[in-house]
Amino acid sequence: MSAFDAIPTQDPPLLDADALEQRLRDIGAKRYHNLHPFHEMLHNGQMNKGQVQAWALNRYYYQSSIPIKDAVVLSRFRDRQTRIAWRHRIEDHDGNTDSEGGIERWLQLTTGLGLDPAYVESTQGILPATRFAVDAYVDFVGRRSPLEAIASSLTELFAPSIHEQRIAGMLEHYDFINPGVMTYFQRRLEQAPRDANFALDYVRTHATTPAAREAVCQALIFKTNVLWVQLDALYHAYVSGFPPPGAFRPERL
Ligand SMILES: O=C(O)c1cc(C(=O)O)c2c(n1)C(=O)C(=O)c1cc(C(=O)O)[nH]c1-2
Repeated sequence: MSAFDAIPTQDPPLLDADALEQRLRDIGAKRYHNLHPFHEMLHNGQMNKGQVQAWALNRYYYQSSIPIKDAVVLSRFRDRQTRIAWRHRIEDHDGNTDSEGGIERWLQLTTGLGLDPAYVESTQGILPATRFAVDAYVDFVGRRSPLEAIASSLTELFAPSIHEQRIAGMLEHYDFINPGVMTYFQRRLEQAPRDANFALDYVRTHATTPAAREAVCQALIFKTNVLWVQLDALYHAYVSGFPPPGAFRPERL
């Protein structure tokens, strides 16, 4: 038996990568915010217009922070190829001089819901918890390893099904929602799978030690918490009816 016979024919990192992917999918199945009662109510037509306004207003802060977050992610990579692969995310949200991006599409939604765009863009009426959670996400990608920064975007693996559910559910149940104001989600149906697959391939390839794979899973758990606590805060304020001082107050609460 030569020394070469001892080399396994199956590539172990591939097996580890498959196991990692399975763990990530399990985390999503148990912790993604599609499971939150606020989303169930939103998608099943159980909210009034004021509650939908509150959701869209708060979610604007998340949307408008995503390109800032992605600029921080870019800044973590000396490797030009990774920057090239990541940078379209900024344009997807910010748009360009001659094309609209996701933030403008989100403002079409909030305007369609009757909110003044200047008020939405000011972010004055958002819940403190929204700001804390979203800022924590931006902070995370700046301070943790580049691998964890990429891994924290992996919630997008689970986004397309929630977007489909939301488009269908909100169009069916709310007379104040029409296809024109839902274009944001329609576009994400193409963008999110492409972005999520890049991030998944990246962590499969680069998380080559048990510690790195654990860090990837913890980054995804962190991000599911970022999403979940935003809905907890919305529920407390606008379903239970305890909006904190300074927060948006719909006419019909
Ligand atoms: O509607 C949703 O439930 C949802 C969730 C997520 C997510 O899982 O983080 C994103 C989005 N939408 C989204 O529209 C989006 O652009 C986005 C970017 C990112 C990210 O972490 O970089 N997540 C998400």
